Amino acid sequence: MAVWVVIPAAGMGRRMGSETSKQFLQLGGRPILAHTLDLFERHSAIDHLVLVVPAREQELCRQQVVGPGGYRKLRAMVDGGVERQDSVRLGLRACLAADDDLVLIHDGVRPLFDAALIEPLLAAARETGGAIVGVPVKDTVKVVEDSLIAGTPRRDRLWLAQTPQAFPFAVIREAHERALADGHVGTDDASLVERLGRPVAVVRGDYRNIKITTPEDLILAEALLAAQEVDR
Ligand SMILES: Nc1ccn([C@@H]2O[C@H](COP(=O)(O)OP(=O)(O)OP(=O)(O)O)[C@@H](O)[C@H]2O)c(=O)n1
Ligand SMILES: C[C@](O)(CO)[C@H](O)COP(=O)(O)O
Repeated sequence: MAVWVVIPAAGMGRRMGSETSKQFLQLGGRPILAHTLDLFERHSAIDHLVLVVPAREQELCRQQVVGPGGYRKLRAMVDGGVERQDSVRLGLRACLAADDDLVLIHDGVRPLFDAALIEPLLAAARETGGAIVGVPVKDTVKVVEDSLIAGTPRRDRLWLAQTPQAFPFAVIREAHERALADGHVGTDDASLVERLGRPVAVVRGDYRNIKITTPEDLILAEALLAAQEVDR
């Protein structure tokens, strides 16, 4: 059974507000996306990588990310779609995977994921039929309507979904193709599997696995990366 990784990195980074898409911005002197690819290229449990990038930035990606590193496991680099979900689906279609191969889906802009969680995540995905990395919510969450609090959900059951999210290939392919057919758009891959009535496990992750979304996330990521280097 092989393990594939699909890396959606085809977003525009509107909330970052930079000219270059944020996955190509520098973190510790290298593109964010190169850090993310390294995590999986270096891990012995991973066999194949599929990268999804904006059509207009394929050449930039080849020159600045893929070219210098020369990723041995990279099987395909495909154009992304309008939404993250479209990009993941296009990445899945490029996987030459068997039905029971596992596929990890990981945001290109989460370069600080702790790769030690890959094995427990794969084990949970094999056992349950799907698993994601997540962390318990630390703040109190409010439901707000028209600037008024409409509810305060109990925090003890609330978790933040991160990536990677791992599934057997047949399951995640069906979940994505069904969502497309139904015109359903979800904000993560697990939610598409959940709507098929299938169980998805959560493996407790790490608060440092941030999604670099806004300019202050980049400052935080630089600090977290520097701390990682001191730890080594
Ligand atoms: N059409 C899209 C949108 C997002 N992504 C990827 O999905 C991940 C998470 O998305 P997000 O952080 O929201 O990135 P952007 O869509 O780029 O950001 P924004 O919403 O601010 O434009 C990123 O690696 C991003 O490149 C993608 O592959 N294709
Ligand atoms: C998949 C994800 O990273 C889990 O937290 C997140 O849902 C992506 O959301 P975005 O709004 O597309 O960044």
